[in-house]
Amino acid sequence: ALRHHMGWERAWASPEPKKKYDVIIIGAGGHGLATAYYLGKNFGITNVAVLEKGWLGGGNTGRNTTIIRSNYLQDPSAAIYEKSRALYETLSQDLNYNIMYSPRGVIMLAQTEHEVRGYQRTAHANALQGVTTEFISPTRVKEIVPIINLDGPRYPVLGGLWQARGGTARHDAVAWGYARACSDMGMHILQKCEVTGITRDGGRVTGVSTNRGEIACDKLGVVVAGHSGHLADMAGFRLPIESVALQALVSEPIKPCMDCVVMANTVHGYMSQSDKGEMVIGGGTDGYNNFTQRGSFHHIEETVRALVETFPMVSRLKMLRQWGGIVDVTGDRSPIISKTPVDGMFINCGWGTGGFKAIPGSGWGFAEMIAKGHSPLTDAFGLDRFHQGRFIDESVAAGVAH
Ligand SMILES: Cc1cc2nc3c(=O)[nH]c(=O)nc-3n(C[C@H](O)[C@H](O)[C@H](O)COP(=O)(O)OP(=O)(O)OC[C@H]3O[C@@H](n4cnc5c(N)ncnc54)[C@H](O)[C@@H]3O)c2cc1C
Ligand SMILES: CSCC(=O)[O-]
Repeated sequence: ALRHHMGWERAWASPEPKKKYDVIIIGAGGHGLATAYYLGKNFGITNVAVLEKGWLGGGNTGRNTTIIRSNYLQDPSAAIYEKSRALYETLSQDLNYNIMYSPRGVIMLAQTEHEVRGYQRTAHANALQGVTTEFISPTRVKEIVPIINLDGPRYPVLGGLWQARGGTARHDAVAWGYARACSDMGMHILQKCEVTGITRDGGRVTGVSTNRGEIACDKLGVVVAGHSGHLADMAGFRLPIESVALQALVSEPIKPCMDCVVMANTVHGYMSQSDKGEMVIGGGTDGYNNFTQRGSFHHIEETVRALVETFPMVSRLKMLRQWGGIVDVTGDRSPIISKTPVDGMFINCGWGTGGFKAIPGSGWGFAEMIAKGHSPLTDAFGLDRFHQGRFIDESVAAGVAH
């Protein structure tokens, strides 16, 4: 009543499910919501439902450390990540929702000769791909990050791969902005609607079974990250991915001390400072497959120990909270955006530890694949690459130790 009296409206509707939609997207994370948005915006397909077992944005999209960059090595990767980074630049205007994109710059530290050569190679590849990065000296790293210790006894800083237009965004706002835009186009976002089965007629998808009843569709897009294996199993096929927890933690808020993002991949740690002043810190994935979404104490010790040589100030931080998300990791650290063995069913997964930065580009390309059967932005990431041995190896650029 107060909401109505004050003229406040909910940002998105919460309708009852219809019996049938043209397209169902399973998973109201960033990738699923962006896919629905670009189906409407780019192809006029709006008879769409996005089904979410929990609350929208409650998966990895609401649990990540928000790093955005496009400094990958392979041409297909550079294309989709740079498309995504470019869409992030104007996403607030596009959605009329402040997603707080902050192109504060991202450095991937080179702390071994291997990383020096690897990042110099990437900088040359990026120059050919139209992605603006450069390999910078230790002196330049220190100018950009004054709190850094260049002369660590184990891993001195030998340089870094710098992307000035990389940065961060507010992860919740990305999900909320896309959700509101989808709802404004008349799409149905059905939260607390868990898919428990995928129905087929011969080799073709016909709909889904959910805890809120049977819902039919002509086309189905599965975008459920760490749960992709479960959904594929419902449709009778398997995926070459492993699901594992990736953890992160934040410190108490402190005075501004770091205005870019730094990733120290050799020691398995990365850090940025949030607008509230918290140091946002992440490490490697758990060493075993699991479906947990909480933090574990040893990760605090491991990640802080990894960073303290390069950032001594970390040793004096008080940590505020920690958490985890279930990431879906492929063998070549590249996504799977693909048709499936079931006609009319498509899957978008395998983003692993690095899919937040890809949300707009992935949604753009996956929407085109669902609408037209293929997309130049995503065709290279088909499931068939694993049969063909055509890997898109991004184990260096993925950054996080897996
Ligand atoms: C700790 C951490 C830090 C990270 N840091 C970064 C970073 O700095 N930069 C970066 O680029 N990436 C980062 N990532 C990775 C990034 O968060 C993910 O790749 C990305 O958010 C995946 O988005 P998504 O929409 O595919 O998945 P999600 O946001 O996980 O959405 C999938 C949704 O599907 C729903 N679902 C699952 N099963 C069902 C079902 N049966 N029925 C209905 N709904 C279902 C889930 O509830 C979930 O909401 C990080 C991840 C973690 C966990
Ligand atoms: C969690 S790792 C962040 C990234 O991929 O840039």
